[in-house]
Amino acid sequence: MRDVLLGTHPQLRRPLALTALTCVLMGCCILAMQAVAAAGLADARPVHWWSLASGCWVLGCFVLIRSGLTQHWRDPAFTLVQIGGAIASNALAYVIAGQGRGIVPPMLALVMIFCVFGLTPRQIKGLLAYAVALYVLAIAATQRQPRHAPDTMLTLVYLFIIVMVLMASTRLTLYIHGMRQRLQRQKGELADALAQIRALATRDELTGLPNRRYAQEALRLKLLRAQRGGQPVQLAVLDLDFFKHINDLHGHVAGDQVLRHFAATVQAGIRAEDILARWGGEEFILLLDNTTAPEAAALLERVRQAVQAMSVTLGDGALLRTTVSLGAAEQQAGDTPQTLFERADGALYAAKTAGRNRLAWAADTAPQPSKPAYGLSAASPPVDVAPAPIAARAPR
Ligand SMILES: Nc1nc2c(ncn2[C@@H]2O[C@H](COP(=O)(O)OP(=O)(O)OP(=O)(O)O)[C@@H](O)[C@H]2O)c(=O)[nH]1
Repeated sequence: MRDVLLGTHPQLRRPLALTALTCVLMGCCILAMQAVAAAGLADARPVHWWSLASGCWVLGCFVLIRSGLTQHWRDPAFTLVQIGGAIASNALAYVIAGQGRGIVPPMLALVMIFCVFGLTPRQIKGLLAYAVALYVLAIAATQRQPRHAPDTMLTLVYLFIIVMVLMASTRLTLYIHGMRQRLQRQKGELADALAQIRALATRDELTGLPNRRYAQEALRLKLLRAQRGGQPVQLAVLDLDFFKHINDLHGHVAGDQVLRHFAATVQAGIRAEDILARWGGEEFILLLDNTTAPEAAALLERVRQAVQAMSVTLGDGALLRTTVSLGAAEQQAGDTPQTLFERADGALYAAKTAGRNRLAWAADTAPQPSKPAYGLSAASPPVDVAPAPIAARAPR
């Protein structure tokens, strides 16, 4: 029943719930007015017409929203119009309620509760002025009635109560509106803080790359996916050569600059779905899925060459060059993140001991004929132990 009334469109749920509640409250007001007429306190004929018009108004609003026609309006519940109509209906009830007028102020209080939902402070204040004007007109109309005209004292009491109801409900509505705004702002700030914490927990501050924690989780998930039928994962460990010398010769700031430059260079040479992460210090990992070992070998070789070609201009104008050694392994059946990493790390050790600035594959996964322990890539340069990174003056 609830689903039939409120519909299934999430955007309409709130306006429909609000209008359904207005229908219930208007139903209560209609019953109260009918009771007043039945007790002979008011003329029955205008009360019946008023009941019919008020009932049609709220049901019409409900049907309009439920039909989805208002779905793309700025306020699908057209709250201002609904409340404006309810206030007009209430002021009319005051005119026709005869001796039963005393029920009108509580009915008005019920209507005003809805100002809380979705109205801006300006709209709320405008509604207050509109309501006061309507009640002044209603009170003036009652004075002209031949029957049921209240005496002046009673009229003043009604006016006082109505103004009090309007003022109190406006004050309360503005207060709740302010509270909702504050809550909304705090919710936004909390979401921002959470996003920042999440970024801090998974990003390396220096290079902006995913950090080790993120990489470990990504590796675990990618291995799981591959075990469920995907292509095996290729994992490479990248380690800058003689990085300690850069720090020793040029200082940590220069070292940091090289790390950032290196990260950007490698990132620029890989696909968006590949994951380059900082594992720690000057060591990085590169996770490639949906890639065969020969494809990975070609990509890693391009990365090696890009790093070799890269130069970093230091603050004093000096040009700094460096190289990288890479160890790679392809996922094997039964591999865990630990075993796959160990094999890639073993291959990296082989690349380092073979002279650095080269790519080596773990022997069991080497994409081309490999050596017994670790297969050095055919594309690797001749063994040539590079000394400290070359630092040269930038040409002026
Ligand atoms: N500037 C800077 N240096 C770092 C950072 N993290 C680690 N290091 C330095 O990286 C250096 C790593 O040195 P080693 O492990 O000896 O490696 P290496 O000098 O690159 O030698 P090989 O790997 O054998 O070629 C150390 O001097 C660390 O202090 C960092 O965030 N910034």
